[in-house]
Amino acid sequence: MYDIPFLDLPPLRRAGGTVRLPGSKSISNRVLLLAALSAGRTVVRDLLDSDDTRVMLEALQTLGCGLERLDATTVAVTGLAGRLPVRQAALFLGNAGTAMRPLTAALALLAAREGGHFELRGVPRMHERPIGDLVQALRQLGAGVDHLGQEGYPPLRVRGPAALHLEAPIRVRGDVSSQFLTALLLALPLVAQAQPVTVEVAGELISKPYVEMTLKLLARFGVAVQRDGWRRFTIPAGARYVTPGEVHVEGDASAASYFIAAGALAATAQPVTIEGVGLASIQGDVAFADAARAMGAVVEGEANRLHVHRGAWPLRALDLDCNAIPDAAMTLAVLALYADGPSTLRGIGSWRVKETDRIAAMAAELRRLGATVEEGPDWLRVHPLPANGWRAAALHTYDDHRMAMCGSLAAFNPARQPVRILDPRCVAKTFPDYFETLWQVVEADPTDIPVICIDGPSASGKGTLAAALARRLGYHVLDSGALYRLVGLAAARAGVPTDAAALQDEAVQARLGELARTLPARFDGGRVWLGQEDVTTELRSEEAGAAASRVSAVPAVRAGLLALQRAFRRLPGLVADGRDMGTVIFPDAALKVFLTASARARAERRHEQLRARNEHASIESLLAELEARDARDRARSVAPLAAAEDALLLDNTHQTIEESVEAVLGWWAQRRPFEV
Ligand SMILES: O=C(O)C1=C[C@@H](OP(=O)(O)O)[C@@H](O)[C@H](O)C1
Ligand SMILES: C=C(OP(=O)(O)O)C(=O)O
Repeated sequence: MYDIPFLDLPPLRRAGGTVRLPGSKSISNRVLLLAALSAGRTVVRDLLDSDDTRVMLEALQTLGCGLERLDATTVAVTGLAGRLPVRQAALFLGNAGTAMRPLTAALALLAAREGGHFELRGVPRMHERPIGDLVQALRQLGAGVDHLGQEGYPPLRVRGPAALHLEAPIRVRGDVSSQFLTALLLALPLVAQAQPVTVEVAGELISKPYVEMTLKLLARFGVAVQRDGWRRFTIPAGARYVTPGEVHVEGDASAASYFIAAGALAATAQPVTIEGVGLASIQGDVAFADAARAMGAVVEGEANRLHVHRGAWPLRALDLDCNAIPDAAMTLAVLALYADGPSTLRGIGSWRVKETDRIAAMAAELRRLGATVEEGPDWLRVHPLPANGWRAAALHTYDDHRMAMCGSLAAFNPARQPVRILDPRCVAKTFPDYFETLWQVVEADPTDIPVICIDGPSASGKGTLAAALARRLGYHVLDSGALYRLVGLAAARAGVPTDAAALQDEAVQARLGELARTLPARFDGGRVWLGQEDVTTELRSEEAGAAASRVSAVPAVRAGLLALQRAFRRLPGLVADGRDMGTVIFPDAALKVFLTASARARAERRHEQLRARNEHASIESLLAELEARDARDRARSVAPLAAAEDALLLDNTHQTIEESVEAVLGWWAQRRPFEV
């Protein structure tokens, strides 16, 4: 997950390959609640691990449910069997509609029967998302529900005991959110014992497939709801939740829309294959595939998998009622930028009360990209962007995961403009690793992938600066010094001598070159691997440093490492530290920094580092060594240490690391095309 202020996407050229989707948010939270209300143990597999499911799990735990995490995506839930072991709790439900609405209904009915006092809150935006229609319905039943803030919105208090009136049909409005009806359908089986309970929907029900999903999952837990179209739903008398024992959560169909879109935009050689969701899905958002087909994409489906190719190009404009696919419809708004005429999305009034006002937000951000957009109370019309109309935009995301994921699709623009996604962490609501997953199936031209080079002498703090910059920008990091150390180590392992005399021998040079070319180097979460061996600690030794310095003077070694180093230039970008990053390895880098500090300052830092490791050397001897090393590095015939002509000089003798990072980020900002 990218927990950084912004993430820049280089222009993307191609899509292809296979993605496996995280579990469906809507299924995950329904199944967790159903398992919690049932008796016995339910093992939930392929559960989504995200902010929305985390708040649900925390709430269930607070309520006394037994939860056992078997692995990252498997949780065993021991249900409450319709009881309330905890009678008082304050629950924080983030911005998860699928937690706030169903838990309100379930707790209101349980508290009415058993007594209790519960408060349900969320993030500020959750307190602007309507829940009044559900509260009205629960009050009709006789349940105690109070608004703690603004009437009609969370936070709420539910309290009991209270006498429930279950005889008359309960009316609930269905035209603001289908989650109110879903919440009642999930909660009412708890109290439909002596008599059936009927819910009647007032107003046109929106987002119908989500109610269909609710009914299917209720059936999996033993409750067969009788229905009369979309108007009347009856929970039979004596309803009782029975766990199926084990449930597999499908991949998220709304999340699939971004990858279907990527395929529609740029899968020309091989398809984008999406695993985990397909024709057998119970999620309405798989119908996004039909909308993508209507725009020209080639989508082939199997039960649990989709394959997507680019078909018609440009895409065909669309005029569609999106009421049944409210979440995936946002993806169509971005695809419309690539169409052959204006596209109109209708029936999307519910967008206004979701994570943000999505009609206003989408219109504003597509305009930022250069597009002409018209909007109405429940519709949006997007005009396509000509190739020369695209602007490099920093897209605001409004703490809305879908704004961020949709925004990423603008990176396929034919103008080859990069796209900045502000606050990319918001994807954590439903898809924490969205961007990492995107990199698996998209490609940029290597020259479009930005590189920042940090070159400089020993102990200037290059590694620390490079790592800090990479963290801030979400970029990869290339510690080229470690590669030379690894070659030294690989030589020692292979019995190839690296003393001064041996290095004169052409056969030794050739063997070292070969070792470098085929070096099995791997960097992973701060650890360095040589093949199967974690050599992180060994690499830091003075001995490894000395060997690195010797082998790095061998031209065949430098040539051997060239391709390996360039292969680090991967999406979304790279910070490379070394001595010849800007001069030899990445001459086209977008920013080159030559980092120096006085020899004395560097000797003092090295002294400090050694002391921290309980190793000792005098400052004077370290100073002499550093000066000798500098002279050797500057004088060597291959890739001598020198600042690239277009490098910016940064002397950090009197700077803290934070000051150096800010200085480089300042330069970087000046070189980026985004309008701020
Ligand atoms: O029941 C559900 O799981 C959902 C229903 C839909 O909401 P509305 O019914 O408010 O449109 C959808 O947008 C939301 O992401 C999930
Ligand atoms: C509307 C959404 O979420 P919620 O479940 O919070 O309503 C969404 O995921 O797009």
